[in-house]
Amino acid sequence: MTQSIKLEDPRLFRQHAYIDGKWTYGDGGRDEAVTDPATGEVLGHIPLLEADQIRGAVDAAETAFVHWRALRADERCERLLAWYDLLQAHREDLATIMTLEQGKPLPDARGEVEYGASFVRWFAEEGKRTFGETIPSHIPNAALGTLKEPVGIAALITPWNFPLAMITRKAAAALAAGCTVIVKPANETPFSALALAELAERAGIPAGVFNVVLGDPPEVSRILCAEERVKALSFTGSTRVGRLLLEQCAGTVKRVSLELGGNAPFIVGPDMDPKEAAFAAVAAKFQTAGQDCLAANRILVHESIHDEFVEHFAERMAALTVGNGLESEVDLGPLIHGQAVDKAASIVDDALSRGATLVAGDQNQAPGPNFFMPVLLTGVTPQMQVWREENFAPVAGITAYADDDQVIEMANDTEYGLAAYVYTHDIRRIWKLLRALEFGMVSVNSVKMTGPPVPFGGVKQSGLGREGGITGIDEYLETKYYCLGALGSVSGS
Ligand SMILES: NC(=O)c1ccc[n+]([C@@H]2O[C@H](COP(=O)([O-])OP(=O)(O)OC[C@H]3O[C@@H](n4cnc5c(N)ncnc54)[C@H](O)[C@@H]3O)[C@@H](O)[C@H]2O)c1
Ligand SMILES: N[C@@H](CC=O)C(=O)O
Repeated sequence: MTQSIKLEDPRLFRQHAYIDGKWTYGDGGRDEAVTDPATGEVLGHIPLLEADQIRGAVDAAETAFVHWRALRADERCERLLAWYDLLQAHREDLATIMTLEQGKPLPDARGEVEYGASFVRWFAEEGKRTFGETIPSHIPNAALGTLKEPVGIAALITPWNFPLAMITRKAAAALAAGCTVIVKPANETPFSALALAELAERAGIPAGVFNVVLGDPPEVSRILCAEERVKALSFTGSTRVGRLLLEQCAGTVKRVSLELGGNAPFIVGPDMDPKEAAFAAVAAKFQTAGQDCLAANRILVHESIHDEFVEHFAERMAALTVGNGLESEVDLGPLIHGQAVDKAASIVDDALSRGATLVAGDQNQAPGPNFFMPVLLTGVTPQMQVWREENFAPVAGITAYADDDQVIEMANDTEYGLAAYVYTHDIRRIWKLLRALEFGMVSVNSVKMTGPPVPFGGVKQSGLGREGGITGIDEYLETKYYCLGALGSVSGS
């Protein structure tokens, strides 16, 4: 049965791809159902495009690039600000679409719309500051400098856990730089991307500048990666798929930006109030039901406060409500699909078989097949999957440590390097950990760390490049050096 979706503006719910300013069916007649993970009901269908249609999107982006790059930066800024205003005006509908397709609680979905829109405003302004340099010349009678130019068409491939913000953080930067984009959202959450396209059109972003393609993910990605005319690939998703796409881009030597998985340590120092730290750890672990690249995956607590910390953590965790994200008072929605539930269960089983203790988490209480009740494990060790893998589920694992050197070694014992949390008020310990932790982002005494002004990204196998901040736009810019020679006598050359 198809669930009826009630929106203030029903035109925001689109079930077609968006290419060259047109809503498009699949030429081969293939389509795919999109379901609400909370209820299993079908929300709608998306077309699976054929290879020629994906290439058609590249044609459209190529043609549109000529005019879009030629606009002045302030003209592109105005269109992006109009898009921002529309995202704000339709916040409630966008949040409803997101909760239906992704499952996150409505207040979190509203927060993501706000968060996603904030990147559009940020990059609208940053586009006006893509300054080149003047270079003191070593060549007689010459003037040297650099210009910043858009790289060209950018393919943006995004995940289902943040269906809107992961697109705007890329697209706004690319569009502000003067690039045109082809977005391939996750098939689980296409409707947020299509609503973004509808609003981009209303904002006066010309046909071909912002395209959304849908299809079989490996097929679509392979075409976009192999296309010589696509100059940049920006991918957010798992490290496994990121590696694959990096290889696929080698043939055309593309600019590649990767925002991949995380396995964040959450370190609690001996000086911390165990209750305060435990409450913060619960907030850092269970956002988006644990399906967050920043989720506190490995909670490392000084042995002197470990037991008290565990008690407070369990108490706070027990107060979390699991249910349909459309209902009020829900803290955790469903996982995205049945495989995610199976993976969570197998990670818990693996930990228990290797000696972890189950403190809380009874799956008999789950309100539906895609739901997973929060789990607390203690005695977690580096041999367990819950330590080694990004569990992407509401499964919290706690480990005790003895001193700073040991916790640094434990925290860095992962192929991932996205984000780390440190909770302590000891300034020497803070500085030592900050310098020693092999992560792209370290947040001290704060669960919240993201937002438009910050350079978001990881080291090691968590990615390449940074999004947001004053450098995020550089992922979509080339530096062109110029030498103006034979100028006659140039003062200062
Ligand atoms: N670092 C960050 O900023 C960040 C942000 C959000 C999510 N993530 C990561 O994303 C992952 C969860 O998202 P996911 O499950 O959607 O990731 P995923 O890698 O499975 O999918 C991401 C995108 O790639 C596509 N895809 C899937 N398989 C593919 C294949 N074989 N070939 C080509 N494309 C393919 C998907 O359709 C989707 O659009 C987690 O690892 C999470 O940490 C990272
Ligand atoms: N919370 C992250 C998304 C990771 O999954 C962000 O802010 O980008």
